[in-house]
Amino acid sequence: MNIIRTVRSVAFSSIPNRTLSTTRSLSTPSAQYTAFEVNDKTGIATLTLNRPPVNSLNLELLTEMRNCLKDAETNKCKGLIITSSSNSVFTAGLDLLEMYQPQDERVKSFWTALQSMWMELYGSKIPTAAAINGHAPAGGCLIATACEYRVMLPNFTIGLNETLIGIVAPKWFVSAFLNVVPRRVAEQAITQGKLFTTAEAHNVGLVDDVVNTKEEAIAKCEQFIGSFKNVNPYARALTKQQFRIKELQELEQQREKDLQIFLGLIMQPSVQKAMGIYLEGLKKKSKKQ
Ligand SMILES: CCCCC/C=C\C/C=C\C/C=C/C(=O)SCCNC(=O)CCNC(=O)[C@H](O)C(C)(C)COP(=O)(O)OP(=O)(O)OC[C@H]1O[C@@H](n2cnc3c(N)ncnc32)[C@H](O)[C@@H]1OP(=O)(O)O
Repeated sequence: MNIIRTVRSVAFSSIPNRTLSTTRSLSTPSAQYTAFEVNDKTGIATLTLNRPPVNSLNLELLTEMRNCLKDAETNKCKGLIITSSSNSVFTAGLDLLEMYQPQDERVKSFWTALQSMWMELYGSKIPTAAAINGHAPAGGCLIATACEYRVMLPNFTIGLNETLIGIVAPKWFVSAFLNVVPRRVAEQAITQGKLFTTAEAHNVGLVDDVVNTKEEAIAKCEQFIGSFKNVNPYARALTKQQFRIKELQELEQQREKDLQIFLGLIMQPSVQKAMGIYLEGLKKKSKKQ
């Protein structure tokens, strides 16, 4: 892959207890919806989702996320932090327009890219952390739970709300959720399509910490990644793999079947109708604001 390296100075003087540092921006020429930077001092990479207005995950954004993750691993970064350029939305989850009245080849590529992105993030060798600085419904929650650590800003929402749209959270969405939330809480919440407030999410373990600003959230993620500084990275990666291999193998072996189930479900006229009504509701709400 053709990686452009630019060196960009970032003054951290406004942030207390931090020495001046630099970040390298590594970005592919085609990067449109993401910013990817590596802090030269800490070796930690930050992937910022930047697809206004709500960072909905379309094929291109998913592909860029995969490229960033690959860059972070190839460049032997100490860890990866995922955050958003928006002040109110981490990501609104999957781009509903990819699934509503879709084109056959595009929707297949879209779902396949989502599967790959999730497997690569969930199984990443390097420590991963989500600085959730906005709402994180459905696919947003999927990204957060694929990471090893989550910190969230107050008064936002997170959860798997698929049933409210008339769709179903696939098993692999649920499996990562179950890593952090007790089974009983998860079953009730996911069947109800419940979105947890930040405080509720913290209470059930869906997020590890709550802080007031994005800067504090990034610092918490850095602290989490830094906690592995005396741990052998190879031993760490293999240990992480032991915890996550079952879900990864399950999806890898069932990829084609998972795709066919997804297509079968979203192409049902009743599901298309429900999605259309949901989208219409979002648009009406957006116009009122
Ligand atoms: C066993 C069998 C298993 C088979 C599995 C099969 C199928 C499962 C398939 C998929 C799983 C699905 C996962 C998903 O992620 S679906 C997406 C779920 N996301 C949501 O429900 C969030 C919807 N959005 C919101 O609630 C709000 O937008 C927000 C995130 C809270 C932000 O609110 P805000 O007020 O800031 O923004 P607006 O609501 O005004 O939105 C602005 C603008 O964006 C459009 N938009 C919002 N979300 C999406 C989205 N997810 N996709 C596409 N577009 C979105 C919204 O319509 C507005 O558009 P406009 O043109 O009016 O400006």
